[in-house]
Amino acid sequence: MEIEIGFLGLGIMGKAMSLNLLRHGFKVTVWNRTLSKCEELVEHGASIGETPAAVVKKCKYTIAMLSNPSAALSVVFEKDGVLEQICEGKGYIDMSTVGADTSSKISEAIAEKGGQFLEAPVSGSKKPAEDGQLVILAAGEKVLYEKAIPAFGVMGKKSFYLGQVGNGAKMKLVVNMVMGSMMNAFSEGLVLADSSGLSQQTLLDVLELGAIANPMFKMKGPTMIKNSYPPAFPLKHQQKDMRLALALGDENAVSMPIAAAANEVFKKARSLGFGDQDFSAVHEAVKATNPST
Ligand SMILES: NC(=O)C1=CN([C@@H]2O[C@H](COP(=O)(O)OP(=O)(O)OC[C@H]3O[C@@H](n4cnc5c(N)ncnc54)[C@H](OP(=O)(O)O)[C@@H]3O)[C@@H](O)[C@H]2O)C=CC1
Ligand SMILES: O=CC(=O)O
Repeated sequence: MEIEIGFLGLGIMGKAMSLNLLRHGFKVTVWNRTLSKCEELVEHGASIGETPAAVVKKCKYTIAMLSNPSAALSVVFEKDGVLEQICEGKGYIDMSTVGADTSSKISEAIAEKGGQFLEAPVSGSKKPAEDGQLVILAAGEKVLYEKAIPAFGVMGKKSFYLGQVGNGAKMKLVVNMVMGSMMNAFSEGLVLADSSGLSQQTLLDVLELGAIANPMFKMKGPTMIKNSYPPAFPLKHQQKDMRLALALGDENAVSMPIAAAANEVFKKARSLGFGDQDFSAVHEAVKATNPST
């Protein structure tokens, strides 16, 4: 993408992704609902757009990275939204994690205005976003995908083109359903080790050397055993992904008792006030059901 890129949503992920674009020489115009969050990006060379519509008016391509389906829809459909300025020759790339239905609604509305749409949710958290190491799961207009490759190359280590709109959203939800279930099993393992008189650190060392070693256990384990959950992937977003993945299972008559149980524990963690902490704070809900730990 040789032309100015718009970026809507400067949360944990959007900030890191837009900073990467700026660092690699892209011209970027940013917008965030809480406009003050744009200031740090301006220090790194970004311009500010006052509304999503103003960003789309200025930029040929606009990327969004928003919290959930209702945020993704409101930025497109509400007053001063993307739809007011999208038109032939412009592209909109939504990288938020949403369901296929949300993506399709946005895609259809943008196509009606003559614009192009790509969904491109990502796998990878705060650190991969900062390091330009995301895995990008794109689907929609192939022509727009090809135009986006230079920007995707800066934000990610690998991009997949998955075909029609909805396939990117579904792939992301399947991945995060597995991740949320794994996190619950991991937390139960830590609690079981502790309750049965084993060292949790030794459990981490054993897991790291065996067939189920993985970056998530390695990164989150040491902080979990210290009851510390600095937010990289907020728990409220992981629970949203479990909810959306379970809805996808519902649509396809796929029974997912493990994911359903994991979702209940994430809900419990939210009710205990851990929604804005990292999703590894589900450990607090697991511990709460095992009060001797
Ligand atoms: N964090 C992670 O590890 C990963 C997250 N994701 C997904 O990426 C997306 C963003 O995640 P993350 O950056 O962590 O989330 P954050 O909660 O840090 O940021 C959310 C962003 O959405 C904006 N927003 C929320 N509601 C609205 C609304 N109604 N209208 C307009 N803007 C709104 C927020 O604006 P404001 O600043 O004003 O609140 C903020 O810019 C989510 O879909 C998440 O599931 C995907 C992979 C990894
Ligand atoms: O969606 C979260 C992630 O780590 O990927």
